[in-house]
Amino acid sequence: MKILKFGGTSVGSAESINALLDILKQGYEQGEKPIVVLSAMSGITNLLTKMAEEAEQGISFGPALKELESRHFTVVKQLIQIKNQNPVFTQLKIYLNELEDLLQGVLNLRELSSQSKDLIVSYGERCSAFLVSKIAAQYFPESLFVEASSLIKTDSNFGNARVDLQQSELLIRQFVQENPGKFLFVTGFIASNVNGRITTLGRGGSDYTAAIFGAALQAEAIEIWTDVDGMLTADPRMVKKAFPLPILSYTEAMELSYFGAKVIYPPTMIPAFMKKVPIVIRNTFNPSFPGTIIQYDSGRTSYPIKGISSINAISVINVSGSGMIGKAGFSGRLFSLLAHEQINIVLITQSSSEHSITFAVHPADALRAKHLIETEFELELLAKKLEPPVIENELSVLAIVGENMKQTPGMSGRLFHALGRNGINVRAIAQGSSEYNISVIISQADLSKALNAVHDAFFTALKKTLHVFNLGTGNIGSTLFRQLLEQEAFLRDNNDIQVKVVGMSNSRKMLFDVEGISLTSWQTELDSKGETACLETFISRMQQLNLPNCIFVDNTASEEPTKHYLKIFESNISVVTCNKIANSSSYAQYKQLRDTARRHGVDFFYETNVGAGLPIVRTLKDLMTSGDRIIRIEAILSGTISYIFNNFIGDASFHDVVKKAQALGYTEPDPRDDLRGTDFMRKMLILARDSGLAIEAKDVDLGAILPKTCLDAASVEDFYLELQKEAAYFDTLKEKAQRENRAIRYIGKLEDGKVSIALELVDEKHPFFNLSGSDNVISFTTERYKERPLVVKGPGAGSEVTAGGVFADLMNAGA
Ligand SMILES: NC(=O)c1ccc[n+]([C@@H]2O[C@H](COP(=O)([O-])OP(=O)(O)OC[C@H]3O[C@@H](n4cnc5c(N)ncnc54)[C@H](O)[C@@H]3O)[C@@H](O)[C@H]2O)c1
Ligand SMILES: N[C@@H](CCO)C(=O)O
Ligand code: NA
Repeated sequence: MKILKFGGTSVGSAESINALLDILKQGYEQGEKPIVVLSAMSGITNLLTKMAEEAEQGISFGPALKELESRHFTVVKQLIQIKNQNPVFTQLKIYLNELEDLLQGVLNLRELSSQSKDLIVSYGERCSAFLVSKIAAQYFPESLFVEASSLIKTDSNFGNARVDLQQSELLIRQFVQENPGKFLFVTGFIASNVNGRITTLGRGGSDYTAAIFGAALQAEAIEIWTDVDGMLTADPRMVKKAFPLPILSYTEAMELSYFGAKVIYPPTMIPAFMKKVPIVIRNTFNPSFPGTIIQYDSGRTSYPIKGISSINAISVINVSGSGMIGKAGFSGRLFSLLAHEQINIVLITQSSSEHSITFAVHPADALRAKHLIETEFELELLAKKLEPPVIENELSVLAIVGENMKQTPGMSGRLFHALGRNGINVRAIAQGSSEYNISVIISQADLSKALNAVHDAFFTALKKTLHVFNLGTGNIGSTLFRQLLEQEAFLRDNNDIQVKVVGMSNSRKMLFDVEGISLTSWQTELDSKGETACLETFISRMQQLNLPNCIFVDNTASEEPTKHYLKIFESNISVVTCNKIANSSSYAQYKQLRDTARRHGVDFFYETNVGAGLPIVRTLKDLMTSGDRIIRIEAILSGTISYIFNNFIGDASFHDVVKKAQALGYTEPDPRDDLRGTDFMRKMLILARDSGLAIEAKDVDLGAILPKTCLDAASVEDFYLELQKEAAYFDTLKEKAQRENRAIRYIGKLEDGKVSIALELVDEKHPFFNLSGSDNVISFTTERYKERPLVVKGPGAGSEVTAGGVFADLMNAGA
């Protein structure tokens, strides 16, 4: 035997009643005749309450009564065959006339007792259960309408009556025995006292009716049919990835529903809990979905916790002072005071120093609680044994819930890692020794970010979603987008990671989409839907969205964005960049960036600042952190210049080779940055700083490649013209090299705290003689690599290798 309870939305209209009938018919074909408990049609209980309260004020209830009639009569017309309608209309009319008389009485007397209110409200369930039983009778002739008020007995606490479970269960069993083979349609919510007066069961009353029937008959299950798929892992309004839980224990369900999962009201489950009758949450409008089973034991699922609950708005009160230390009974006094005044305490923490107690209350109670404490502890406050209580507002509670946590170490670690990694400050923590709930208090502004980060940490098959804000959609930016798109499936299947580019901007346009901008059509979308670019707005939008696992990527060559890095770190967002400007301006800034990133626990990754995707920055960092010491660095770090001298042979003209290097994507957006040595200088400066030297750009001894006229060219166009004019200068250099069988190399050195870059002719014995394409090469001579240096060599410019390096940094920043 099963109990099926249908809530207001399931009996709210002809369509939903049809859905309900389909569910019953399916069971009926298999010989099932469950007991069906019904709520009032959606909205009717509120309407009845309003009518009663208004009648007491002298306000006419006529129009509302008409509305009530029409809601029910419409369903009769739609779902009952014409020939059967009359008796149904007649009974409904009887109910409505009784109701009218009652309301008229209230109106005349201008008096509404809670007893009359219960009676008035009871018509909601009586009308709906009667109506559904008559509709059902057309398919199931043994249908019987049951007014449960005669079976559930309570005290006389109208509005929220206490049930006499023993007597009620006895009456229910008797009734069912006396009506064998019947298909029962039972009113939810209503009961009666010893004198037979109608009472109601308070919040969640129809669930309670179902639970009482389930317990009385030791039902196989109680199914609560509603309009959602079950209890969810988290609040779906904030967590898009929330999903229905297959199985929960009663305790877990209590914990989760307490924090806002409004599917059932936990106290109603107690009778079922005591008899170990499982409760199943089902969706009337998605009946093939199995829903959530709430049973005695927790049951194993593939996740370490069952759900994340949250309370959006909470206030915290902190009581501290020396007067509390070692003083037994202080907290007793404090909390009985609050309990006496009906102030509900949501969470309590006290440190073992006993110097302070922090507790959370609903914001509406906070001020009252503070005043109560101030009055009660007036003497202690005067004697300065206690500090005045402090209220903090705009806070939220987030809790992870699950009975299996207690056998699983590392759960709180995972929780706090997800929060810390996203810069979410934890204000207070509570974990009961039962270990099935760990609660934290955080700022309300962080709740959505925290819920998503924690949900990712515990639930998603995907370990996480990285949210990327990308600046620069040129060579490198656009190549990165293509690589991300091509790698999407691999990342999902092998790394459990999803990368969403949620913001992008170039110097003209910017675009945002929290669901991720399509990396197939970003170009057209940016052009057609993009707003006019504004860096300030781009960054403040990123801060406001406050998304978890958020990374800012700078793929520009501009100074502007670098001015915002500090602010970005301060918002707990990591930065990945191929832009060298931030690291190569003043040493003070270089230092401040690192200090700020470290303080906020976020990453600053810039592998592509030196040698594009080649592992140079990382290698140097590993050497330094593992205690090696740099003796000497020798390097070719301009891909452009390397390419030029590798191809400036035979008949080739210098001008043409430079043009080619630019066309191949090796040069900076402005190729003069490469040929003047600025770009190389920046890289040497970054390496020198990363190896521990506090030096400035002016300290680098930068040798020139170009004659003065080219160095001074005012525009890129002029520059190319000058290169053509100076052809003879470059050809002389080329011929000298060829004559001596040597190669032209632009080589950077770092030794004894000095950095220099100079043009050299090297012979075939020199380790840098054999290079091709845009090759970079770097040789580290260190304490550990003294006899033979550690060498990294390979293509050090180009959009594929650079975007690839940015991509790898992105993955590390998201790790
Ligand atoms: N090409 C390489 O091999 C290589 C290697 C390593 C590093 N890098 C670095 O990559 C970066 C980008 O190079 P690229 O070749 O892609 O340049 P690019 O000129 O093709 O693209 C630059 C992009 O940045 C945008 N931009 C510039 N200023 C902006 C601002 N203030 N706000 C928003 N967007 C802005 C531009 O609109 C453009 O979309 C440079 O810093 C360069 O040093 C390049
Ligand atoms: N323009 C740069 C790109 C790599 O940083 C070069 O030629 O080396
Ligand atoms: Na690199």
